[in-house]
Amino acid sequence: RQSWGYQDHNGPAVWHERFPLANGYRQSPIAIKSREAKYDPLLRPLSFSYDPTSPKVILNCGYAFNVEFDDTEDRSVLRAGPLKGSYRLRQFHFHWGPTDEYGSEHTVDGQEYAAELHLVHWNAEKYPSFVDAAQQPDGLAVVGVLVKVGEHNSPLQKVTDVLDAIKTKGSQATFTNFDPSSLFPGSLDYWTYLGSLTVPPLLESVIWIVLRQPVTASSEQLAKFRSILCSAKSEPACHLLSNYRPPQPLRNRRVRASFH
Ligand SMILES: COc1cccc(N2C=Cc3cc(S(N)(=O)=O)sc3S2(=O)=O)c1
Ligand SMILES: [Zn+2]
Repeated sequence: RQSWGYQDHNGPAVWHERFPLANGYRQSPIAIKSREAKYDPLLRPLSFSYDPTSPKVILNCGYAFNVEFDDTEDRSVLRAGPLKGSYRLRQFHFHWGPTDEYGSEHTVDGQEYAAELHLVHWNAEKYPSFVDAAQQPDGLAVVGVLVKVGEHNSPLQKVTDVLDAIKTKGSQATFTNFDPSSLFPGSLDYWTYLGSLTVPPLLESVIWIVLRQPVTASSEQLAKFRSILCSAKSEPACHLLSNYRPPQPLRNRRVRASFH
């Protein structure tokens, strides 16, 4: 069976054919309109504690590359912000486009960014497994960091340097001794809203936390993302030039801001 992807025949415009949640009421990403976000004084600052030895592998899953963490205990967790309890870091990955002009999933006041980092956490306090949490309205918390083209990003180089080792879909390499908070911007101001996975099965189980301040990456680093293949070793090569889902209808949702 042809699985989903980001090309015309299997991309976001046709995901609804096999994943009906695509037309759901709390889909992600969204176009954030900063003037319509309401400051909420009850929102607390984000509190994260990431163990740099908890990342284990980096793998090419054909639609992105994921740095996967040991989430069998509370080693890397996110707390506070809009969250109740602590959420365990499971993986991080990026979305990007065919040029430096666009490729982020969330947009801000109509501005598209070159890429977007997602750190996926799950509510291990409340749910027995990730897959269970992924089925619950408060099961997942994803921190989104917007990436604009500009200065070289030296923590990111640790990730881009290993992409040649995971060129083809299904390949993986050891990846550890890395603190993902090194990829955060200086300010942890954020917008938050209730949404979904932005990839099939598009489950509506994500509390989204999108940081207001983008980080930069150089054009060469962004080009490195586009060098990985969505094809397996045995298949004709196809470069993963784009893997972002465009913004989805806000419907009956409010975006809250942690800042004035
Ligand atoms: C059963 O839930 C499933 C099933 C299959 C895959 C995944 N995942 C892989 C990708 C992925 C992408 C996410 S994004 N772009 O919304 O941040 S979240 C996420 S995942 O949950 O780690 C989860
Ligand atoms: Zn993502």
